[in-house]
Amino acid sequence: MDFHHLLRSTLPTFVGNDSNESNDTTNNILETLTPFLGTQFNPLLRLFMVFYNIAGGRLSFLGADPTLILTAVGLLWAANKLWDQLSYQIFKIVQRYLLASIQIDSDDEMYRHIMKFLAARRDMTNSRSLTAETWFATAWEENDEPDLLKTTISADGEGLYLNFSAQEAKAPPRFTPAIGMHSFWFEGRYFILHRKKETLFDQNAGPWGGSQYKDKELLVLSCYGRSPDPIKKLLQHAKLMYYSDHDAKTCVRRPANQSMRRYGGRNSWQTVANRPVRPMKTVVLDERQKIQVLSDMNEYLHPATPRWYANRGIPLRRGFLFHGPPGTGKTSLSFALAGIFGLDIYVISLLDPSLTEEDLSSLFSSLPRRCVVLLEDIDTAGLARPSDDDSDDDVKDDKDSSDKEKDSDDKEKKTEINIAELARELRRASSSEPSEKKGISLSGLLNAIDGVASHEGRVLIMTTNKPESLDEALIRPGRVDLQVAFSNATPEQARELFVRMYEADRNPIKSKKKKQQSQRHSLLAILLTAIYSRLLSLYAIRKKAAEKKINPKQELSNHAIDKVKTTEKEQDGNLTDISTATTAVEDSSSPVSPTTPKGVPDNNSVVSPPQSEKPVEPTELAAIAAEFASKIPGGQFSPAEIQGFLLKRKRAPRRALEEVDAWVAATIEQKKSKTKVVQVQ
Ligand SMILES: Nc1ncnc2c1ncn2[C@@H]1O[C@H](COP(=O)(O)OP(=O)(O)OP(=O)(O)O)[C@@H](O)[C@H]1O
Repeated sequence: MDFHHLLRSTLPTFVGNDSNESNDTTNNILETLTPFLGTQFNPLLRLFMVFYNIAGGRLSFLGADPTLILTAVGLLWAANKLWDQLSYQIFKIVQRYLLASIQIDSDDEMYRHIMKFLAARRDMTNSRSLTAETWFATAWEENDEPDLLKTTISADGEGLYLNFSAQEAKAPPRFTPAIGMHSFWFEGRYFILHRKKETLFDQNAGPWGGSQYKDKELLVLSCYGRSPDPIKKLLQHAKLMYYSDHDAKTCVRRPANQSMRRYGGRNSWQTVANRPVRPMKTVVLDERQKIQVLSDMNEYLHPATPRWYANRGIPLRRGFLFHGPPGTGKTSLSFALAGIFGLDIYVISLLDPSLTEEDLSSLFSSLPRRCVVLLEDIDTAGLARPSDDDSDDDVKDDKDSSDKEKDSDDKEKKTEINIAELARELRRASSSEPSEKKGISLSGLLNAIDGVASHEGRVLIMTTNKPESLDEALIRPGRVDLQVAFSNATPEQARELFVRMYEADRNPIKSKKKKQQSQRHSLLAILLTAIYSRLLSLYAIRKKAAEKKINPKQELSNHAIDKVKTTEKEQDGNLTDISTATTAVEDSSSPVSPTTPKGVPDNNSVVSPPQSEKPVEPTELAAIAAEFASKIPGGQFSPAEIQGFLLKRKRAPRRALEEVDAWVAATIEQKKSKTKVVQVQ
């Protein structure tokens, strides 16, 4: 269509300035253009006409032809559109022939690695097009929280309590590149990042299996050249960076939600926590048992083991059964083992109502090469074999009834059969209800853990409080290779728990870098504090001297004597001042001195629990622990119970010793009477 011709035929020429004529032509233009553009453009067209009339009047006054100008504007607009199209096509050609790219799906773990990498890059976070994400720190993330001191509040004028009310507000968001094109340099190379969103039509994504549209994000990373190696290197770097603070962490995963599980692979699992590694020494257990489990697992995880198993045709699987009363350390040992071997832990609850047998199989088959799978409280999962049991019962009952038939008359026979049938029905009714709720049968579980399609290389740990109630098939050799018995604490274990509770905290999860940083900070703090207190004291002395008009040098020596006296008092434990507090932070081996993150009020400035005691020296601690252990009757209390008692006196080892007799007596009494209400806590 000839745009210029169209404009000429529809727009008024501004030869004469007749407003009526102009209005008529405006309506004509609208009538002409509306069929082309649609009625929704009417308001825009009207606005355009107003401007056209004003500008046209002026331009014609200046001697310019407005239709020509409009034609030029139209051409510019068309050229711009054309350039957009052209540049996109050029980019596609460049991308095809000159760029190497790698695509990353938002469902993949790699996506999180690269996002963390990008969020940490200054050139990316300074970009003008960003996406802000709320970022939640987990309880385990070492957070300096420098503003915490400012948020403490005074309670009844008695002291300071920590206050976290503004914590959420202060948590900074995370900034990542927004949807669109971005570019950045990494190790001297230019990378192009295209973050895009796609909407997919998923036939089974709806809550009840119905179809649904689903948004999915894609990252396309490109670099110039025909080899994708630089991108692979970048991805490897991002992965290393992601896991760099995981060194001392155990990653806990559990099955993802049902809709994600359908995609299989790594999507089947979701990370729920990254917990600090539990040191093996914090699990109080018979030393021989510990070493047995450790060496067994070490042997199994050895790189030469798969070949050894394969040569002998043995499936590469290892199963452990941890059994014992509640709170005796079964879960704790599982975590410590995962931590020691640097493995992720995959926790499955068989009581999850959404978990089907197919899910379980696919979960097991999408496990990584080496990992720990934890099936907790396997006895409560109700893994009965309903059909087998029923048929067995049926046979037995039928046999009983047929025996009876022989010995009784017809009437009695009928009564016996009815009673047997009734009993059977009742039993079936009571046993079928819970099993209907659970989706996993024993055979389903056995199939998943060692069926033909089952994954090899994992370590399976099952825990139970009632090993006798487990089906023999579940714990037969090959499925359970090592059983570890846990029991209530012996006096020696109680002693270990006591020492662990009150010994100095060495904060093992603190990285070397952070340690050095905190050392630098405390040195600086000591220096600044010393200068500040020196200035303060000089100022005070001068002020005093000015008041009393005495020799400042004499006052200085008096002050020094005072300071020595004060220090002596502090050593008696009666006083604490800021300089001693700083030294205590530096000396991490000082007894019972919990390390305080930078900026967090230490225990001297916030309200301490009642009867907080002065620190115990290691020798005294050993003596108190031995006495404490002698008061704990062996095999009667679980480590969890003892830990609970000690936790309530976490800064008072001497008080724990004083009160242990009363607690033991009250708890034994409570257990005897089977009441849930505790008298002494
Ligand atoms: N042997 C132990 N050594 C150190 N701590 C223990 C031990 N047993 C229990 N605890 C402590 O008691 C708490 C509960 O322990 P854990 O969950 O490991 O017990 P469990 O045997 O798995 O219990 P359940 O059978 O109820 O699941 C934890 O806080 C743990 O630190």
